[in-house]
Amino acid sequence: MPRGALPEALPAGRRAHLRVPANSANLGPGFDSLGLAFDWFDDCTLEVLESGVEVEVTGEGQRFVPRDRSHLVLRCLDRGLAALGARAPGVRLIAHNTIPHTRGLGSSAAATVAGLLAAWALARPGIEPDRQWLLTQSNAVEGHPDNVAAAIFGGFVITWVDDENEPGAVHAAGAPVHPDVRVVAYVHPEPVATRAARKALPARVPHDEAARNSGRAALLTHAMTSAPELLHAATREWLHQDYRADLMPEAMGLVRDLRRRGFGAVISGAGPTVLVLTDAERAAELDGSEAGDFHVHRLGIGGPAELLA
Ligand SMILES: Nc1ncnc2c1ncn2[C@@H]1O[C@H](COP(=O)(O)OP(=O)(O)O)[C@@H](O)[C@H]1O
Ligand SMILES: N[C@@H](CCOP(=O)(O)O)C(=O)O
Repeated sequence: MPRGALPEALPAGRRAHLRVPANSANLGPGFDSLGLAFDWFDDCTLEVLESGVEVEVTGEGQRFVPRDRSHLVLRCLDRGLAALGARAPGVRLIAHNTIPHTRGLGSSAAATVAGLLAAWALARPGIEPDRQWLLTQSNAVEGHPDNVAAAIFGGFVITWVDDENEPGAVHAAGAPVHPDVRVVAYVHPEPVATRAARKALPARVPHDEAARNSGRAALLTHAMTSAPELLHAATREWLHQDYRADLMPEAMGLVRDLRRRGFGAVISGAGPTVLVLTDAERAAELDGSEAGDFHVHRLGIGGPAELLA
């Protein structure tokens, strides 16, 4: 938009209906860089109104999320519209949420991507969403690209942030998941806020641990795409889980038990959900008796955030 130009007020009645997948960040050694999308979606419809704000929420978070423009989806809608030189004088949001909040399954990334994708659809109707634009905008909101990239592109993603020629520019590359990879999520009943979990991390880590971690992150890309039998070794990490263990003792207990049994168990995102990445044969051994208070979900790999209408 030219400097000084007023944002274009969008016409009342313009609508966007979309869905965005749940996702898991880190996957063990890929702290702040690897992400995986699941076939588990939040669904939203946004409509431009002449004035006012109407928010209707069912499902996860319905008792807690704000009903005004501070709602995360609407904040991201407004941010996206401003970046595209538009504004919605009024707005209606109808959200049906199935992704649990503050469990490490990327609910905030999904909400962020939903608001930005809706902004694109409302300001650029009929034009294919620019997913690199979505990635740049949503990374600026979330502060790390792993979850948002999985939500935007679907599948397994490897992200990085340039620090050389274009410092701060965020990128993502997708890699095909081997068809034998199986995912089991153990969702803990209690929340852990990502913001609190990030505060538990140290500013520096020992060089030998960073070196070991980078080897496993490289192995994980190979295991996910070509060699699921290596997922146990490939999910070992040194950068975040132990530092956060006091915030999620039961989840770390389950990770350790499952790892002793040879499963690729990790904390999903900032926790406290536990994720097992394994192959089809070993997944059959997980009969739920290991789950305790956790809710077990067998998940397929999910596609990208998409406009439904
Ligand atoms: N669908 C949603 N609608 C509105 N706010 C949401 C939604 N999903 C997440 N949030 C906000 O994000 C917070 C959870 O974010 P975070 O701590 O990063 O956990 P998560 O691992 O679930 O992303 C919620 O407490 C809520 O404030
Ligand atoms: N890399 C981030 C991922 C946070 O994911 P979330 O789903 O828990 O928000 C971190 O580990 O802090």
